[in-house]
Amino acid sequence: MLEFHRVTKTYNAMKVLDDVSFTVPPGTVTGFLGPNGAGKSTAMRILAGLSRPTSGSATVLGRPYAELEGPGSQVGTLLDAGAQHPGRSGREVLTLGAMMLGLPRSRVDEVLELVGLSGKEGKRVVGGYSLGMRQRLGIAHALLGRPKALILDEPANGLDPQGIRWMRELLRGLAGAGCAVLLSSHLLYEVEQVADRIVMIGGGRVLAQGTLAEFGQGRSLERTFLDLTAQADRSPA
Ligand SMILES: Nc1ncnc2c1ncn2[C@@H]1O[C@H](COP(=O)(O)OP(=O)(O)OP(=O)(O)O)[C@@H](O)[C@H]1O
Repeated sequence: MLEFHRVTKTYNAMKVLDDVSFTVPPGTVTGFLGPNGAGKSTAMRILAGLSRPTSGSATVLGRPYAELEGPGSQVGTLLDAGAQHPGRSGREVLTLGAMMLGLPRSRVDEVLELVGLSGKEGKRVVGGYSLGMRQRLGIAHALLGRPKALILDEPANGLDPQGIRWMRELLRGLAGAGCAVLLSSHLLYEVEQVADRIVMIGGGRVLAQGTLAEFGQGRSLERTFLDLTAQADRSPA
């Protein structure tokens, strides 16, 4: 379970998140939607222990990230696919990650296989990777420790149609095995295919949340998204 309880985050007197509460139950994919600048990445960084809330709490499996024992085997994160060292090969990046988590090298081979980067692709330096390959490597890194929760910030960016389908099946499989998956994306059609639940934020506030069926009430997610964000733009802050 991933949980936000009344999280507010202020930067330079600006409320980037304003009293945000929601949960990501185990066994679900929760689509995290919102326009540019809505506060999605800020919320995910707080959950992953990279930033502190000004007030409220964000917890992973019942605890703040900083208090998790062996966080790498509890929660996997993909927050910035461009963050990997460009001079290392994909295999080296994952081998270092596996060493940090105390995992055998065989796990590196497994995740390389899982994300379709085994063989010569894994031996190439990351600086030469396409965006889609960097996303696959980031997902492999997030999965190394077989985490029970995943925080993925726009993992489908740069993936081709086969890659998007692959990721959809991967995330459904992980949720089916009990993982709590939080997935931010601007690809609304894709979110509609993969998510069980939706949380939508705008201007740092939760605009709506619920199951996919409750959320759209028979309308497309895109239509609901456009209506809710337009309403939020019109409401006074
Ligand atoms: N470290 C920071 N210092 C100051 N302001 C910040 C910082 N990080 C984010 N912000 C501001 O917080 C707001 C929300 O940004 P955030 O990146 O969380 O939005 P987002 O929903 O992820 O957007 P996008 O869809 O464009 O990725 C923006 O106005 C951004 O400028």
